[in-house]
Order: sequence, then C-alpha cells, then structure tokens
Amino acid sequence: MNAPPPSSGAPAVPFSVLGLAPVVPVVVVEDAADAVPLARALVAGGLPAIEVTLRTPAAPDAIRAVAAEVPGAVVGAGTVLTPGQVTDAVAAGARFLVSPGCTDTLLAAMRAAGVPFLPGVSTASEVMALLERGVREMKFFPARAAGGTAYLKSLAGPLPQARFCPTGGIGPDTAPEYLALPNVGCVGGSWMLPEDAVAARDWDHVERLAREAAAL
Ligand SMILES: O=C(O)C(=O)C[C@H](O)[C@H](O)COP(=O)(O)O
Repeated sequence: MNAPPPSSGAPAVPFSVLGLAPVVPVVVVEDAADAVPLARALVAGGLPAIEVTLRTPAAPDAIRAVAAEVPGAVVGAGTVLTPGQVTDAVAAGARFLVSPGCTDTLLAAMRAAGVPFLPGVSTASEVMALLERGVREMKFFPARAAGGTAYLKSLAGPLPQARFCPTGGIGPDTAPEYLALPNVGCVGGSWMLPEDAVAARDWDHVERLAREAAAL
C-alpha cells in the first residue's frame, strides 16, 4: 500500500488509487449515520480505501463524516458525473474520485481538483483517448458485462501502459482472477456490504466479509 497524502494541512500530493488496497468497497449510503460504523468495519477488516457513491443524497455527509471520524480510512467519491460533484466531493473530504465513464468536461474538472481520480472506460478507444491525455489509471466498468478478465487480457497486449480498477459484477469468487492480471491494480465491488447486513447494521458481518476480501 502506497502512502496517501495527509488528510489536511498539506497540499494534495498525487498518489495511486490502484495502490491503496487490492479491494475497494463501493458503498451506497442511504443514511449518513451509518457511514462511520460501516467505514470503521471496513477499515478494521483491512479495507482502508472506501468509495462512497454520489448516488444518494446522504453521500456528501457520509464522506464528510468518514473523513473526519475514521482514522485509517481513505475515503473517495464514486459515481462522479459533473464538475459540480467534483467540487462538492473534494470539499466534503473525498481524497480520490471515481466515475463510471468520462467526458472532456469531467476530465478537466477532475484534473483541476488536485486529488487522484479514476475515469471509467469500457472500450479500447476510450482507453486510448485517456492515454493520449496522460491518464494511465482507469476504472474498467461495468467489468463483468463489458467482457471481464478476457477483455482486460486482450487490452494488455496493445495497451500495456493502461492499468485498471475493474468494477461491476465482481465477487469474491471472481476477484482473484482479476487481481492476477498484470494490468489490474485493484478491484472495486460491493459484495462485502450485503443489503440485509447494512439494513440490520450488522457491522460485525461487514467486518468479517471485509477481512475475507482483504485476504484475496
Ligand atoms: O455508479 C458507479 O459509478 C459505480 O461505482 C458502480 C459500481 O461500480 C457498481 O455499482 C459496483 O458494482 P457491484 O459490485 O456489482 O455492485
């Protein structure tokens, strides 16, 4: 795990999102009050890099709370679609940004934000467009539906300089196959946060699943 920058008091130093942890939990927070115990369970289980998706109204408060109250967590924002969301996420304390796809407008905003980011791609042309712009680390989304490990292996031949965080449809059964690929730095997924466990606030269960994921 490479060292992320200090969370405050220093200018942002670029670090590799792909180097934080082999598995990045993708979190959809319905109730911001759940964010801190949920993140504590993930960190205790060995998963410090946490992507909170901006899909729910609770997300900015959740990011703010985790950034302020969970030592050891490196919280980022996912489902970042607009420049406004980039600004809001970083203001809330997001230390990295993830998007399902990429546009020129979004890329410019993410570059200007001063934190590392993973724009989403699912085709060779999209990878090439980002490489042309100097971006080498990307989210491969939706990983399973877009071709899974076979597709990533095929990209590694002509485009070995691109490295990926595949996300979407990955579970503990398939994560190791992705992690074994030379162009994969980490995988994203929500399998360690089953809906019923989160609804029941069964953080011990989440911590157990996180520990299993951290050991993959
Ligand atoms: O909306 C986004 O930007 C996302 O991050 C989508 C996520 O990658 C998937 O929702 C996680 O995939 P699952 O592990 O299949 O749940």
